[in-house]
Amino acid sequence: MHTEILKLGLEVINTIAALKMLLQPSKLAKQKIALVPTMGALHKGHVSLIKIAQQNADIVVCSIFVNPTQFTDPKDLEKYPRPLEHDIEMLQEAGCDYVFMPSVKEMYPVPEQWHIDLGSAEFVLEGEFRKGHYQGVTQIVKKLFDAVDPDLAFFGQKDFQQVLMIRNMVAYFGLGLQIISCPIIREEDGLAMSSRNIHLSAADRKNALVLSRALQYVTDHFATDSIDDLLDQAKQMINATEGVTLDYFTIADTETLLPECEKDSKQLVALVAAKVGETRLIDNMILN
Ligand SMILES: Nc1ncnc2c1ncn2[C@@H]1O[C@H](COP(=O)(O)OP(=O)(O)OP(=O)(O)O)[C@@H](O)[C@H]1O
Ligand SMILES: CC(C)(CO)[C@@H](O)C(=O)[O-]
Ligand code: BAL
Repeated sequence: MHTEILKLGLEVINTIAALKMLLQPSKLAKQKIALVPTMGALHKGHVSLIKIAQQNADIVVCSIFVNPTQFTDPKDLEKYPRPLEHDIEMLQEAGCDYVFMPSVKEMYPVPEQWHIDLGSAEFVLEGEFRKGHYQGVTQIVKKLFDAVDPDLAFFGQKDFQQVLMIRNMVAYFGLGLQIISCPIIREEDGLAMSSRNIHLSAADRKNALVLSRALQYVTDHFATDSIDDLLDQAKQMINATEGVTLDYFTIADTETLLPECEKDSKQLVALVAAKVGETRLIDNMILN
């Protein structure tokens, strides 16, 4: 048995064959199919993606798959949260149509090589600190696109560089689907929601706030202060916070992700990554 219909209509699917079979009538009826790829441990950020997908498509498929090929730290993979029952309840409540939860064997039946040209932005920021990460991300997202054949796919702006890399992968293969970037959902105090927040101790949780505060400082002072001053101030705020180790804080061009020293007509984004206690978090804000 590869599918299970649960109350409130959510259907849980574990194989690509079952998924294709179930989606076939929708495809024949020319319904718009949306995919929301996730690694589970769902929170309100994920639910917001499902809701935006529902507004833009007839059928919404959410995938939950903790993809081994994008993890560069085996401990990070091992401790990645997997609260499956909670996730299914959240998807039922959100009115999602299908959840695709394949095994590793289903997605990677045989060992395979994957390397595609994602452009120079692959190697900066997350790509520098998690070498090979975006090869793994694009490898699994291409497999998910092949399995679902969606008209649209929804991703969070929280993983800013990821959206760019996925757009580059779509261009590389000439895929005819739309990639939609959705706003970052935050806790009331500003912390970006993230599955990894669950690992934060009470002290880490308080210290983690400096990331969104530093980004907000840069946003609030962007019109008046120089980029150098903004970066100095933001880095000082973060470095002065106990238990927080900065990987990067940068103001970059939204297209190339290269650092920018001047404010000109380009769109700029402030991006941060830091370890808070043992937990590595990322966040960003678009500046103009
Ligand atoms: N706070 C958020 N607001 C909006 N979208 C989000 C948020 N957090 C994650 N997403 C998006 O949800 C999708 C699935 O992400 P994922 O399952 O890795 O969750 P996550 O919270 O980013 O976990 P992680 O701890 O791995 O960063 C991605 O497109 C991601 O950008
Ligand atoms: C897009 C994704 C589901 C691919 O594994 C993952 O990188 C994520 O959750 O952002
Ligand atoms: N949302 C990003 C997935 C990862 O950290 O691997």
